[in-house]
Amino acid sequence: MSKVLVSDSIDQAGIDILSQVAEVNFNPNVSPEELLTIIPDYDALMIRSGTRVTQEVIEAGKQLKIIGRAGVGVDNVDIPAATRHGIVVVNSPEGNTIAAAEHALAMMLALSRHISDANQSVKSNKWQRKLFIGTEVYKKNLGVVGLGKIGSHVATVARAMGMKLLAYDPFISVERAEQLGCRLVEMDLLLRESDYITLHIPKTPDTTHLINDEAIAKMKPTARIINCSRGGIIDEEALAKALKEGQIAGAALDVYESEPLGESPLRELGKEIVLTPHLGASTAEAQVNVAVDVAEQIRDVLLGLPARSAVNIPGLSPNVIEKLRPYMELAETLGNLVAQLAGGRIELLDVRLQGELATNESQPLVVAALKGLLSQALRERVNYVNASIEAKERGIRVIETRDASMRDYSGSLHLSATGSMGKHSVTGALLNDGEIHITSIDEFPINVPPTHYMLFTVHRDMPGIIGKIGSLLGSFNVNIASMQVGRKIVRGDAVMVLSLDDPLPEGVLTEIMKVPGIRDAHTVTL
Ligand SMILES: NC(=O)c1ccc[n+]([C@@H]2O[C@H](COP(=O)([O-])OP(=O)(O)OC[C@H]3O[C@@H](n4cnc5c(N)ncnc54)[C@H](O)[C@@H]3O)[C@@H](O)[C@H]2O)c1
Ligand SMILES: O=C(O)[C@H](O)COP(=O)(O)O
Repeated sequence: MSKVLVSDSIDQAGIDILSQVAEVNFNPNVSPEELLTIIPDYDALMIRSGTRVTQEVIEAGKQLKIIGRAGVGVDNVDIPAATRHGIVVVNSPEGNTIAAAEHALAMMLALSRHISDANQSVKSNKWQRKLFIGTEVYKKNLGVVGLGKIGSHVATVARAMGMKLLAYDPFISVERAEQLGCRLVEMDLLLRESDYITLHIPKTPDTTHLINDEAIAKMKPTARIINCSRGGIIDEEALAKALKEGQIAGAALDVYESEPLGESPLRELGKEIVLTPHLGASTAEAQVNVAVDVAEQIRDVLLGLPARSAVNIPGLSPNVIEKLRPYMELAETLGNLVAQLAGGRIELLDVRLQGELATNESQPLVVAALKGLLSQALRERVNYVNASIEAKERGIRVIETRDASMRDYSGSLHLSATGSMGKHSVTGALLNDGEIHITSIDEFPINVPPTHYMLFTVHRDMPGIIGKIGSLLGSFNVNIASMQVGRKIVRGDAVMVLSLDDPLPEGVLTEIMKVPGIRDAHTVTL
């Protein structure tokens, strides 16, 4: 039975799902040192933002197949290391969207009306009404930085509260911003015109310290900033100084450069700052959502099924998976076949997606073809996660072309591999019953389903040659299950494809090559 380690606090609903297929160990207090010693025993690791999954952890996790992040941000996971080791990383991109958006809105209102300090004051037996005069958000400019899932919900609610919206997001269209009632502007303008600024972006090299001394200098003295996205997007030292000196009016932070927040000048500030301990996703509803979403994906991957929100396998959204699932096996089989026909070291793989496969959504088929191609060398070490990286590291160039006009079958895949021993190509399609068929070899038309043991020859199309091969195999006690010949012209060159019930004994291929008229022969095991 598989073993799953849950190293952060996760809702029971997730644990229940995992327990259906695995032994689950719930250890939310595991130290980094202990994690390193116990991880070799586990097939899956389920985390939130509290566990740092470093390269060291990944290297120690010899059995790890999947890391599931019950939440959005995966910046606590070394994704490149996981990818190199073929470990799929999944998250829950939408499970806590509403929770995080509502927290940002709550922080904006709490900051405007000094809720936190006023509460403290009443609880310490005071009644200080004048001290806590607030400001309204109605008709104020809200600058939303990052108009993704959370930013969009914040914008929708803020608009309903009568705020005027500006947004900065270089990756969304003017139309999308307009739909949300936002004026899409440059960051500089957003900084200068906003009364409130709310950050909803990932932490990347581009966004680290996006809010620094220089950015703060552009803000209104009455401006307030809210960060419920990621620590490190605001330079905390610059912010603390700006608040202390009254350069801006306030800040509300849920996330920090280093968590838990240690010694910090932010703690010394008064009612101009509101601090929460990374609570954006901490609602009962969001915790059930993310736990169930991620546990289901871990369960599926442990059962050999694809995950719907893998962050290190490109393009595998749930509907794409459903559509491509039968073609993934086709691509993998053809990759494996062409690698065996080409033999030797492969330098170039040309993948042509034809007919209805000629769309951008079919990109995972290229990865599947590479997985098949590399399975000859790497066996089970290669998977959908690391196939592209492994190919790159081996210097295999991949060319991807699309040809929607090719309509022999509704969708077909043509692979051609060039390597140290020449060039070979195969085409395959799914026939109506969903069965994989090889539809050409080295551009010769054929129509055969792949089988475990196969023999491919190229020969002169002349009388007697097929019989000779049949007798030769018979003399070695190899039973032929089916045979097909493909040719372009009569008495030109032809390919012969034989499905065999038995593997070819050693030395038979050399004998086949001696048959007059045979130009080339390959055995293939699929
Ligand atoms: N505080 C919490 O507990 C909590 C909870 C959930 C999510 N988050 C964080 O909130 C952030 C937003 O999450 P989301 O689900 O909305 O993500 P999302 O991917 O839906 O949206 C992010 C948006 O940021 C934009 N963006 C990327 N780089 C940008 C840049 N340099 N400048 C401006 N915009 C840029 C993208 O185009 C995208 O529209 C993430 O950092 C996530 O980790 C925090
Ligand atoms: O990225 C996220 O989903 C949030 O930061 C939530 O983090 P948490 O799961 O540790 O609360």
